[in-house]
Amino acid sequence: MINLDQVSFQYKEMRMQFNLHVRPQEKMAIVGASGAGKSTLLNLIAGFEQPETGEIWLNGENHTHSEPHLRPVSMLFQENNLFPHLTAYQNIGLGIKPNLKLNDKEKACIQQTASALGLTEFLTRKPTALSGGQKQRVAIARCLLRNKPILLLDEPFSALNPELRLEMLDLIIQHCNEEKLTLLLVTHQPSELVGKIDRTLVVENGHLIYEK
Ligand SMILES: Nc1ncnc2c1ncn2[C@@H]1O[C@H](COP(=O)(O)OP(=O)(O)OP(=O)(O)O)[C@@H](O)[C@H]1O
Repeated sequence: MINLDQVSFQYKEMRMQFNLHVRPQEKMAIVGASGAGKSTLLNLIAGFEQPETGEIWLNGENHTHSEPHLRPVSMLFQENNLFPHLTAYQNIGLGIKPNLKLNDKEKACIQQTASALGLTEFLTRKPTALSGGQKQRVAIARCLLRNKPILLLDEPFSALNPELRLEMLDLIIQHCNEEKLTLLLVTHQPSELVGKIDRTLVVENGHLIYEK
């Protein structure tokens, strides 16, 4: 499902090289020290960074040079996930249709996902009137509704309290199972994922080490 073959990338003196093979529907945690290259790895897969050499294959197609919106990928960034001039409802709706011309079924889908994420009462608010955790859940909702086969989540729970983190994690895992998605999730708290994911990848100084 995800194949990175000798993908290299350089930020100043830091040289990164990634070889990665992820099977369809696999759920993987990505861990590593700050600055190790975790976000860069996700950005390369999503197309927000371009590799210097190597190939990126997603869902059986060569996406090494394709635009982010053409890739079978939905990505949650560490920050700046929401459009400030749009309400929570509209921000979520963008996951379904960028022009927000939503039909009744799609509107019901937004309500249902918002309810599962505890966001129903916040849907009319703009991001400035939401807490960090609420904003993060709006961004998660939009990602889930995009319904792309590969889900990339960069520290999706950093603004949430421990109880909510576990609730959101279970919801995401359930969603991935139901929709048969492949998941890469960057976390600084891998202990939370024990028993819920298939494998853990360690990123160390721009390279991948498979933990198990
Ligand atoms: N736009 C950029 N310009 C220059 N250097 C960058 C840029 N983005 C990242 N880097 C550098 O690349 C390296 C890897 O960064 P990256 O964000 O991938 O790390 P990370 O493992 O996700 O870290 P964290 O856990 O702190 O989010 C770091 O040394 C960082 O300083």
